[in-house]
Amino acid sequence: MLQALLDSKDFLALTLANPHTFDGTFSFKLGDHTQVEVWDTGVIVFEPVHNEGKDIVLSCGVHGNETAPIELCNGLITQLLQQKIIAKQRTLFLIGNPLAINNGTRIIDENMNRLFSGEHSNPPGLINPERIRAKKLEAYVDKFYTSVTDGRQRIHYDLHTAMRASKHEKFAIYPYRPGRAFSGEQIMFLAASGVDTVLFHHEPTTTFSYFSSERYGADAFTIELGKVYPMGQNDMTRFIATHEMFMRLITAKPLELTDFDADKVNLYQVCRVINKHADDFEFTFATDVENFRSFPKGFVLAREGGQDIKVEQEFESIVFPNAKVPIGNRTVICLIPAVNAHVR
Ligand SMILES: O=C(O)CCC(=O)N[C@@H](CCC(=O)O)C(=O)O
Ligand SMILES: [Zn+2]
Repeated sequence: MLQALLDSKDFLALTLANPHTFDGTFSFKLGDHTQVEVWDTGVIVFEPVHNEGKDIVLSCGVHGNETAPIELCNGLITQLLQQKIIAKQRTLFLIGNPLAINNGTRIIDENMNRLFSGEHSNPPGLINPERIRAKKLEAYVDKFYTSVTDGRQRIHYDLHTAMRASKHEKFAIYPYRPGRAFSGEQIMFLAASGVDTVLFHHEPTTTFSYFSSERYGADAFTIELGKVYPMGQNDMTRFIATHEMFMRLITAKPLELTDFDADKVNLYQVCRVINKHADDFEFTFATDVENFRSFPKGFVLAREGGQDIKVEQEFESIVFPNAKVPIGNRTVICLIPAVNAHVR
């Protein structure tokens, strides 16, 4: 019955019509080339009969109001279902938070992108829609990566859009990966996809991309594809390069990447993350200040509990400032240029 609904080839519509879960799983074949498995609402796997050795996860809608990546992924899913393109790599699509997408909001109860690496069960017994879903998403990623032999390349692009405009419209967060060099090839893939700016994170986090990177050794990134707009109001022409490169990746077409060149991208190092400790936390700058705005040493960025929080480095650029987060959460990421990043 659910499978019949997919006759329209619109997996997002099927997902949003069943936002909690599907009653069972189903699978079917596309021609003689691809097995399709639907593991849950928003969870679809394309399993080529012959694949080229990459296991690719594309996730979107972990934040329900970040719609451009959802439209982008659904477009790719539809093209695959219509056999307009044929997967040559194993590919798992995850539509993260269908309840929040239906609600048109970032979250229902809690920020899902702070609930990975087991944080969904901390403290035990605290249950909400995001905790339930984050735990399931972890299990689907685990099943996808571990159901095949080792030695394959694991990739996870967790796609988002940002609340504010950014000096660099599209950028990626490279999760902390001690002991593993950053991949120049991945950075050039991102650049070819229109994502010309990368932030190297400096510590473990509880984000989805860190989970796949740390637990499965995946080349994983949180990717910000621009500013957030309501469903249907995205200018999809801004994603032509991203769509093209994701399509080439999935279909194993030549990526035609140039060698890593630090001059072709903007590389930043996270120097610190400022967390919220009190309800009176406030930024000194206007709400429309864009991501990557740089402030000089000594500038008072924020105030909290009667204390000034000042810029410590010569200059620091700010990303994702948000004073309205729960106590204990990140209010802003501060960046300096990355000069000595170990890229290979
Ligand atoms: O625009 C904003 O303030 C937030 C956009 C967003 O959702 N960003 C991700 C980044 C995750 C990471 O640091 O890897 C998030 O906050 O979850
Ligand atoms: Zn997001």
